Amino acid sequence: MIAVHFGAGNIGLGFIGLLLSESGYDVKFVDVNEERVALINERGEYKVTLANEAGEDFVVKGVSAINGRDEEQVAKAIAEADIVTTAVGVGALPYLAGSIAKGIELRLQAGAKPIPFIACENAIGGSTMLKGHVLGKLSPELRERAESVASFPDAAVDRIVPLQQHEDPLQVTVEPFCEWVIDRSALPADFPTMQHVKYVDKLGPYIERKLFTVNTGHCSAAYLGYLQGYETIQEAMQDEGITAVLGEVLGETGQVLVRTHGFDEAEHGRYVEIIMDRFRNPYLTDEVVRVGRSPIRKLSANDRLVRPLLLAYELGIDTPGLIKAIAAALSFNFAEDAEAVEVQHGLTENGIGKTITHYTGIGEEHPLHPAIVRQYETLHQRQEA
Ligand SMILES: NC(=O)c1ccc[n+]([C@@H]2O[C@H](COP(=O)([O-])OP(=O)(O)OC[C@H]3O[C@@H](n4cnc5c(N)ncnc54)[C@H](O)[C@@H]3O)[C@@H](O)[C@H]2O)c1
Ligand SMILES: O=P(O)(O)OC[C@@H](O)[C@@H](O)[C@H](O)[C@H](O)CO
Repeated sequence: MIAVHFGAGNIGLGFIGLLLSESGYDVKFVDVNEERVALINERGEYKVTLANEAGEDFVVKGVSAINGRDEEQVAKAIAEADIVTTAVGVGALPYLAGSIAKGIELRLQAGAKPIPFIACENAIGGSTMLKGHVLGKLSPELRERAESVASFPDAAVDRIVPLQQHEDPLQVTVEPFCEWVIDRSALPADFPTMQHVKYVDKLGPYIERKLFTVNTGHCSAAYLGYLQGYETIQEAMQDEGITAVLGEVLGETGQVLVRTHGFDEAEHGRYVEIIMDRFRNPYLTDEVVRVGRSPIRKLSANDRLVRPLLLAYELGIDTPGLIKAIAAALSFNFAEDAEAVEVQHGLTENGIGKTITHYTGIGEEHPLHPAIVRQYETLHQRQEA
């Protein structure tokens, strides 16, 4: 069986590639990093190390790679694949659409069986977004027939994989925990079950639980930690002021999740505790600037900060913690992050009120808007003092 996986980065190598290989797939990575592609082809294997006391190693064998800019080769690989997955970042999904559409066209010509295309990104409806980009590249006639060879099940993926510090550019250290949840209703009939994957009939509750707990908590620790001058999540988690805000934030998103999806409160409390322990993992060095990366994406209306904030508002839940996290996100002035630079420019040019509306979609008339402005101003008065 052949898997084509877009993105030979941290999650691609350290999570999805590893699990696909354990389920019997030969993994063909597609990446735009030419050096990485060449090295994977030269070696045909790479090492994954667990971030725990034992530090166990897994060697993933039988791997190869294709340059993502070679659309013809990528399409040919897709024509022969049994599954296609991605972990490139949600913003890069449009750039995969051309070669995927060509691969679908080849499958249609060959009368090939249907296969799933699964976006393993941190977003609600990632595969559905990919589907939209791909269908946009097909003619109306092919678009109608595409469903006979391709389906796009949404998924939630969870494993903390920090920026790597190994001499070997292909070695990845990953946390031991991992969770890959796939919407089974969109899988082709008789699709072989993969090891370590949880199949569900409705993905909504799982992706929201993951995004609004792991990722909301993670970016809150990152933005608050950055403001305090910490370099890693592990350092930020030692700060009682930060963990107190994290407690507020995850209490608020927890109430939203319990009330919206009916999760058991006590069980959700245990889920949160496990996540806090994962953030503290002393065998990981996870930089706050990685976790806080792309603040425009993280501040957008459907993502980990604003969506739970607005859901909480509708449910009448107070959100002092989420408001602190959003004010900290707006203050993330890391000069090497293009989105952070853009937000800071917006603040200088247009002021806090308009900047909030521009990036979060929360209008000045919304009762939460002045609360975010006040929190942002308090934060900056405190910093200047
Ligand atoms: N690292 C984590 O802890 C983690 C956990 C769960 C989910 N995710 C999600 O997984 C995705 C990838 O994150 P990551 O941490 O592995 O990032 P990464 O930067 O380590 O890897 C992304 C890879 O995609 C490649 N890429 C970018 N554009 C491409 C294109 N057009 N075609 C082919 N390859 C392309 C890059 O060269 C890079 O190798 C993101 O959506 C992220 O939110 C990350
Ligand atoms: O990948 P992002 O930028 O959406 O979020 C940064 C981290 O929170 C994220 O990568 C986590 O490590 C991961 O989602 C854990 O499963």
